[in-house]
Amino acid sequence: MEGVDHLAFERNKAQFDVDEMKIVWAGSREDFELSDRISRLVASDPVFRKDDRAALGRKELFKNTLRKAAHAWKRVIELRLSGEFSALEPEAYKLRAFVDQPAFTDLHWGMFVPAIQGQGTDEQQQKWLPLAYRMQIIGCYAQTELGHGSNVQGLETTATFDPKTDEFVIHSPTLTSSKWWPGGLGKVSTHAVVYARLIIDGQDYGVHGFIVQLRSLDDHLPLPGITIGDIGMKFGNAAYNTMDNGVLTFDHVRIPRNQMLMRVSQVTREGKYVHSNVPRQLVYGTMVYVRQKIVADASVALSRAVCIATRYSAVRRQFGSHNGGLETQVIDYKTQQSRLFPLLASAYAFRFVGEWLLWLYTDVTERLKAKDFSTLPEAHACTAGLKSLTTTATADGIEECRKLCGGHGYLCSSGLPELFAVYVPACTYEGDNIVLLLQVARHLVKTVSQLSTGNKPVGTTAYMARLEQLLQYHSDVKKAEDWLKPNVVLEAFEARAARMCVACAQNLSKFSNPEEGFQELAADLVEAAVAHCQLIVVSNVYALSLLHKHLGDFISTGCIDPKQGSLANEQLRNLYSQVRPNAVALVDAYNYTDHYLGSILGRYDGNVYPKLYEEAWKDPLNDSIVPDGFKEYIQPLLKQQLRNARL
Ligand SMILES: CC(C)(COP(=O)(O)OP(=O)(O)OC[C@H]1O[C@@H](n2cnc3c(N)ncnc32)[C@H](O)[C@@H]1OP(=O)(O)O)[C@@H](O)C(=O)NCCC(=O)NCCSC(=O)/C=C/CCCCCCCCCCCCC(=O)O
Ligand SMILES: Cc1cc2nc3c(=O)[nH]c(=O)nc-3n(C[C@H](O)[C@H](O)[C@H](O)COP(=O)(O)OP(=O)(O)OC[C@H]3O[C@@H](n4cnc5c(N)ncnc54)[C@H](O)[C@@H]3O)c2cc1C
Repeated sequence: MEGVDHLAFERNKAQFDVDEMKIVWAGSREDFELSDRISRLVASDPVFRKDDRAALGRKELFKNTLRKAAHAWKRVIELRLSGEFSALEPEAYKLRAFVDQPAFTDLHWGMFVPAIQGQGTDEQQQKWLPLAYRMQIIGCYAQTELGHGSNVQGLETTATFDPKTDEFVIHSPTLTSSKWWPGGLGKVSTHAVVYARLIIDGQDYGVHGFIVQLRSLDDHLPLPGITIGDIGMKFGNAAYNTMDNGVLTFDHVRIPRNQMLMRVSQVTREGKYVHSNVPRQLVYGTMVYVRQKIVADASVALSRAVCIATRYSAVRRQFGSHNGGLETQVIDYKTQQSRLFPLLASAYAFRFVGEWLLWLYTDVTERLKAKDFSTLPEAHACTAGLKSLTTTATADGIEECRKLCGGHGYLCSSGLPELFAVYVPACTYEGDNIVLLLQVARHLVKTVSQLSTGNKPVGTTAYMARLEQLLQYHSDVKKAEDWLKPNVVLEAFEARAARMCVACAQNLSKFSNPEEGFQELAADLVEAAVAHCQLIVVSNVYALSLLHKHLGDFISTGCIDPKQGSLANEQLRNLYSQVRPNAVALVDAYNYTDHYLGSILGRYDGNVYPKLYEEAWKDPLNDSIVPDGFKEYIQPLLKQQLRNARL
């Protein structure tokens, strides 16, 4: 019934202050109030309706996205939201709060602006950022090509310096050098940061970033030498098809020398290449920035799915009725809890590790300003590893939440299919997850190899300093509740990660060619990298569910024995019982509006069945009782079969 809270009985079970937890989840009271204000404004603004997307064709869907993005920008200005977030918070993520679907603004604010901020000189920032901030130009991040994405050093686009005209000539020498995938490129962006091989006097200096105008600011037509378009439909119906991922080729396009991003390296008027004594990897800085944002994003995406699945699991009843009484809520089944509650814990764990990663990123950014590069390897390993870990867990978690909702989870009106289709490319973009884990493995193996040189490991690898102790470690857990002690859990995870890493390093040492060994042992190295990244994220409930899931590692590395493993599982069940009365309150703390969730199963009021039934009739297929095509194709067949039967 309208207006009745069918989940009130669940909310009354909460054993904590939900309003306080809302502040914890948002990060601060100010952030809570601002996000609460925006989400309610968006929910009440008809321009931001989301329930029609499934029925729109690609062109209508895209046009609607442009309309939303423009309206969102106008609202950000009208509400004077600019600058209200922390200084580090570019406009992107305010707009994301309004538009809530992939759009060109993600790349303008999320990559084009950060690339200029991170790799542009002060003069270049003074020239280009005001244009970008006022959206007088719209930018994208054009790095990936048809032939290369993971291997950035394999990019083929060239930027050849012409000393006669003081210009770079940007060119696509091969089909595989076509820029391919950049979001916002296909139909909207006027400019791009283009990554190309810097060529001076025949010498190749590797990949650098260049600001290139793509389209006229008058008629939006591609400039001479530019061929540009959309790469076509992607996975899912609406999903990421609201984004114009594009293809771009250059036919000897000239740009002024001062449009090479020159904070890291410079080219003088005479054509001399100057590489200031900074790591060349700073050219990758934008990717590091977005990877840390993606970890925060993972907690948002996973919490949306968990919110839907938790509320629906409390509403859904199946079996268990005695003497005509109510059937059992599926959230009371231990199997449902063992699948759902670790995801609920993961959403919180990723939220908090995302805050820590933002601190790490901010710290390394400040250090770079002081030419202190000491924590750059740690920042790279942590952003790469946590981006990989959290996006894989979130993509798998959204799919698990769909399954936790049974058949109704497969309906678009559940919100889960769309959420999955929009989210899954996160395992690929900003770095394929396996490629990134191999980067972490390189960092770990290097750390182990340097232990003998007296190089004290710091940061997230500091536990490696206690290697001897960890290699002798065996858990002294005697009873289930011992697993509730944080240090007991932490030591088990440290020992597992250390032993898996040392085992890889020892096996690598058997190869005369280290690179050959690395390739041969890549699968083991990835597992060691995952163990290290999980150690970073570990928190009680999240940790024990991980320990149970990866019990084989813990037993095979000798950290714990089967009995201790079963005690951990027993403690896990006890924790599920403690979470159970608080489950609905824990997802209420995300403070998502029904509009933002876009899910009938996840409605705040739990009024699922009447709304599911009501929604079904809105489908265009129900516009007519007899569907188009029936009389044309099926009825003649039926009649013929009936005639045959009478003969
Ligand atoms: C790293 C590679 C794989 C290899 O690079 P290479 O140059 O070949 O180097 P190596 O030989 O491997 O290593 C040499 C040394 O360099 C070190 N290194 C490598 N990378 C880095 C780095 N980034 N920083 C520092 N150091 C680095 C390495 O460790 C070695 O050191 P050593 O010699 O051993 O000491 C590289 O090729 C690579 O990175 N490949 C991946 C390519 C990639 O990631 N492409 C991405 C393209 S852009 C893209 O995909 C965009 C997608 C759109 C995403 C849209 C997102 C929207 C926003 C989402 C979030 C919004 C949420 C908002 C939430 C909120 O409200 O806040
Ligand atoms: C939705 C979406 C949006 C995107 N937006 C942008 C954008 O805005 N700008 C941009 O520049 N790019 C963008 N990209 C491109 C994206 O960055 C690349 O697709 C990504 O970096 C993966 O590279 P790839 O496609 O070359 O994969 P590949 O590297 O070809 O991966 C294919 C397989 O090879 C494996 N593999 C590759 N190398 C190794 C190795 N050394 N060892 C072991 N296995 C390996 C991978 O694990 C994977 O299984 C986007 C992509 C998507 C899907």
